Amino acid sequence: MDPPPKSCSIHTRSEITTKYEVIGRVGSGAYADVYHARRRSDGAVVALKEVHDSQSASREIEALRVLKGSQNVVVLHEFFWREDENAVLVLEFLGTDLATVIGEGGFGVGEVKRWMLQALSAVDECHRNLIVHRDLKPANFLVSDDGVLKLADFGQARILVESGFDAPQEDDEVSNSESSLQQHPEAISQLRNLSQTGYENPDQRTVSHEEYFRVLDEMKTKSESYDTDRETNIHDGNTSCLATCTTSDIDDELCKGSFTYEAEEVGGNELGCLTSCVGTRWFRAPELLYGSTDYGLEVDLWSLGCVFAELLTSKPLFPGTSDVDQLSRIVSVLGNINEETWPGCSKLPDYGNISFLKVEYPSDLEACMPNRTPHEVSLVKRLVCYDPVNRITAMELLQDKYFSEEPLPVPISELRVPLTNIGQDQDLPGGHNELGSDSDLEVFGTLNITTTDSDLSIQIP
Ligand SMILES: Nc1ncnc2c1ncn2[C@@H]1O[C@H](COP(=O)(O)OP(=O)(O)OP(=O)(O)O)[C@@H](O)[C@H]1O
Repeated sequence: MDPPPKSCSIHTRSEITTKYEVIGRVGSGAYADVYHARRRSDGAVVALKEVHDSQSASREIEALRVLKGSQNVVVLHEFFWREDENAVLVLEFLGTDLATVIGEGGFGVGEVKRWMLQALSAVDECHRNLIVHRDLKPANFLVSDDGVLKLADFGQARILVESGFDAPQEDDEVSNSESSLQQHPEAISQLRNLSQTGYENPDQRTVSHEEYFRVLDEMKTKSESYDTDRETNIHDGNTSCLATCTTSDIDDELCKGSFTYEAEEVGGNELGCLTSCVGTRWFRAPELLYGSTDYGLEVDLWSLGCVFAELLTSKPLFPGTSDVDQLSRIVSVLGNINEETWPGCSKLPDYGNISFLKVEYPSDLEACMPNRTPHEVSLVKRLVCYDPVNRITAMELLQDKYFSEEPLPVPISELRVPLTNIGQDQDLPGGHNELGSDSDLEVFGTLNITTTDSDLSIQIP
């Protein structure tokens, strides 16, 4: 895959700099550079996300427009996107993320519960709108200074039904006025109704796991666009995910023999299937690791289980060093993957290519979370399980008595959030480069960025 093109156009695009004062860069990901900025009209602090990949930008914009108004999803204020330019998303600014919060460690149970509830609510919002995020991990749950958690980084997200997404046209400069979305109304309203029933009647809930997935299955069948995405403008692109592994890649004796694991991205051909090469490895569901291109919202539920485990232990649950090592770690804890433990697994594209020595005594999730209660471990188990249909939904988990029994979740205002000075002070020349970046800007070293109301200059030492 070619490296994504980079530019520093954000500093020179007058449509942006007349409205926003760029203060410094706060971070970079595979496809984006994110800057801290201030809206000139009212001084509001925002994040400007310059996305170097148009597919990733389309996905993020579309998902955030659908999720507008969701309490635990980052707010997209507006975006700029002209032909031949990178998309620049104007997002609400959040000073830290759950990975940093977890790094501080030492939570009480009430704090763990409040973080979990917020993460669940974010994922539930996505899933009720049939949006699969596909890259859930602690670093993508951003956190405001006052403890509100917001899911971000929707660059890999997909909407699993026809969305009617209108890609920006030539010469379009679009702000987020009214979305032209025409969602699949039937599916969305069915899921919303189910979900509301669940919220309103926690004790006599009529919504079962089976029912939720029955509706999803119906929609999968009904919607021609599901999985193959034939009708949308969004495709997985022609990237390829190729992992060639031999036993030398891993030092785990579970993995036998020498083999090649290839999970080809098929989005580049006309099939437009989902790609298995999504998400950050440690949080990647086993069906993805086995190359599935026919998966659903459940991949997020696996990732969520890994995030919960990390919240409970302050350690990553499966920190694999390669895709095969990742699977091998999972197998050593959960046991062998076969038709008995996961009906249908043998049909996964790479099932025959990757095999492990039989694990007689899997260590089980209890061993990974030694100081946690059986109830806490059971919650993780209900998410981190092989067969995707057995994974509990976010909606169901929100109703679990874990969250309504003592010790109760602490109020958001009592959550301890690591101090950040981003978003409060500032004129920080060069921004917060300690977060790491591969941006072209970095080759120039520290930048001195000077702005006035009408001008912006970048001095390269
Ligand atoms: N709204 C925001 N407020 C503050 N910081 C943000 C915001 N959005 C993103 N960031 C920071 O910018 C960095 C890169 O953002 P992001 O992860 O969204 O980019 P990406 O290229 O899509 O990432 P990835 O490589 O994980 O796909 C992250 O470190 C994140 O903490």
